[in-house]
Amino acid sequence: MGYEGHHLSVNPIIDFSMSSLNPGTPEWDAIKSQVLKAGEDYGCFIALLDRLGPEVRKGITNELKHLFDLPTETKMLNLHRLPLSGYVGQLPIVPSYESLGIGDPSSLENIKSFSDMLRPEGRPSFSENVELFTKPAFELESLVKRIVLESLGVDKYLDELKDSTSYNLRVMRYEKLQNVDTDELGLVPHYDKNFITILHQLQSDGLELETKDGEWIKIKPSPGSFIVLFGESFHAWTNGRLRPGGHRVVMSGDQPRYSMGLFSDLKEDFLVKAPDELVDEEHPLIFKHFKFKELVNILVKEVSTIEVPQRCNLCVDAFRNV
Ligand SMILES: O=C(O)CCC(=O)C(=O)O
Ligand SMILES: [Fe+2]
Repeated sequence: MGYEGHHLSVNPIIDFSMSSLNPGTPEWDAIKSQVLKAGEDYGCFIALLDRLGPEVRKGITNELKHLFDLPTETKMLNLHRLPLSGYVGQLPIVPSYESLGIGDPSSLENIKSFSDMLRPEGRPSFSENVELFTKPAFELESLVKRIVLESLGVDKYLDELKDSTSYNLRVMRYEKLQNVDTDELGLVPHYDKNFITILHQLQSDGLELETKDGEWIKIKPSPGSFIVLFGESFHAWTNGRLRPGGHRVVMSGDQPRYSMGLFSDLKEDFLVKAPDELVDEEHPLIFKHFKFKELVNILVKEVSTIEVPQRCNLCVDAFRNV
């Protein structure tokens, strides 16, 4: 099976590497309009940040190899209060995909206790390496959220959103099931259900972003690039101003693929609802309010009943204000 992906010249790449990115400066304003445009057109973009050198990426990859090589029964100890947020594996809809989740990774203690639970003998290099990703990812997530809210003129909700966020760090491994020469769908086309995901692909490529016209753009891994995806909850909260970023993973070659992502999800009691400022005659309310968990439950139903790899639906459609 072939999966056509193109390298378009209009790739949404935004340079965040300049040292003086301060609100009110011309650089800040330029980034603001690029982020909003990418959000409206793609629901995602690639952020260039000179933060992860080749040695760091090698170190992180080794840690992920060690982790995923643990027996499945051990990995299954990784539980989370929400479904699909702890260990995920052996799902017929994504048979080559496996992932683990670390709740609230802003605390180094949480990363350590995740690691110690799976490896009671201890593995200090795990949290040291993982933090090299989470630090810049947290900074970027907070910057992007601020930029989006400022651009839409609703930055007064920034603190409320910050307080309502629950972070989950996910690490992923994909192992091809078929032969070396065939491209294989590692993760079916989908939208993330949350607000913002900050992804990083380690050695192998495979991530593809969907354009408005339904074309796929292949994203090459690079030391300094983080992929920023807007999820269905953010799409609804912005009353449709931001698209949800469609994406998938296509694997080629015979090596396992490793990636990781910081997912900014929503706390249990938070009602996702567009602020009044974003609703008017020209922009009627698209979605009724819902809780993040309700979207996750719709997804769970879908992934546990579908027996073959196929596209996931836009779960937030269930809350359309018709
Ligand atoms: O592995 C990747 O690059 C993408 C992962 C992803 O899309 C997800 O976990 O939702
Ligand atoms: Fe995703």
